[in-house]
Amino acid sequence: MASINLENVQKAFGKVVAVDQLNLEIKEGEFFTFLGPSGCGKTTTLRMIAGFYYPSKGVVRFGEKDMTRVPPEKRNTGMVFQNYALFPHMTVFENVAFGLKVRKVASSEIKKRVKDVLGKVRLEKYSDRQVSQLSGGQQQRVALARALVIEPEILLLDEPLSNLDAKLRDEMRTEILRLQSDYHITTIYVTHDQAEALSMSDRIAVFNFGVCHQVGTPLEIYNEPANDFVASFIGEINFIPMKIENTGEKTIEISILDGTKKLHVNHTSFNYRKPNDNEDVILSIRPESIKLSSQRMEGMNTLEGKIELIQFFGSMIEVLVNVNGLMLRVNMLNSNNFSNLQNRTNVWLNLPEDRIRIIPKISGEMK
Ligand SMILES: Nc1ncnc2c1ncn2[C@@H]1O[C@H](COP(=O)(O)OP(=O)(O)OP(=O)(O)O)[C@@H](O)[C@H]1O
Repeated sequence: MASINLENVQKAFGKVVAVDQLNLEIKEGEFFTFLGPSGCGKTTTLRMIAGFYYPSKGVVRFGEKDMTRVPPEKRNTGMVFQNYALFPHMTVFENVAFGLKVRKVASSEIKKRVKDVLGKVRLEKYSDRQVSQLSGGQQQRVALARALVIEPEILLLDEPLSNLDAKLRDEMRTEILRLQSDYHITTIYVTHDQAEALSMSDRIAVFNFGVCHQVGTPLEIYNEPANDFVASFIGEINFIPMKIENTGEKTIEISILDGTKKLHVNHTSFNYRKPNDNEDVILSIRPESIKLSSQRMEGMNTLEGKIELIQFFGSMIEVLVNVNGLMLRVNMLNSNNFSNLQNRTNVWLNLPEDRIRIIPKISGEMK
């Protein structure tokens, strides 16, 4: 097992800077996820850790060891690729044994280790089957077994579930977490699927355009996003353009809707960071944090609006409310009494001040 440290890492392909000024510390035994949209630099970063690319600038360390220019076969990392990259004409046993043969491990030892790892991924019975005769999920297990059998210090998984259907993805998610906790191996998982990242990871790094915007636990990233890109990429969110009016010792007054409405927030709404002068900031609140009532509500942070749309999703109901032209999305659990809600009726919304986050606005375009 090893920790991984990236210091000021940059990777350029000609004029394209795929990854820039990246500083990351991945702890021993951690399940760490690189999350971001297509082309944001996740795979490039993973490949620099595997040794398939060398950084243009910066240092990669495993523990204290400088690995920046060490070739892949000397890194002791196991990698699972998006397309599995198995040898289709070989059997399951031969695929899994391949890395051990290359490392000149004795054949009795190979037999034992392959048998053990096939047991772990629940494929013992398929040892002699040709890989091309297996289902997608089974092939994924072979790819995992092949990465694990060499007993790597670090496991690298590049969108390993993207070729599987939704049900199998769920199953394999659990399987990967089970294996990771059995082996207690430092793992980096690349995905563009925020649900996968939130449900599996100890910590997540969120990337966009080659830049890492935030590193944190799933809860931190969801509840205290660093900016509007992170907030909108992970989960659903309402953005409200705003202006700071008065900053008091405990309460900050904010105006919205061209100054016609005032809201109050406290200092923790700023993720413990005061915005710089002239910094463009925006108010954000998750749809499940807004309280909705068909009865008139008075008091602080209460807004009156009209229902535009109600959508039923089984366990949850999503209500779109028009507040003087500002569309706010509210999510309610099915267990709440919503049967009296109807399109084009008036409702009252409460935005609890401790659920409001004021964050830097870095994207030109909002979701
Ligand atoms: N070998 C290469 N040569 C030139 N440009 C590259 C190369 N590899 C990646 N890039 C560019 O670097 C940027 C980051 O690519 P990368 O594959 O790391 O993104 P990603 O986040 O993994 O995307 P995806 O989820 O689509 O795999 C992209 O603009 C891509 O076009």
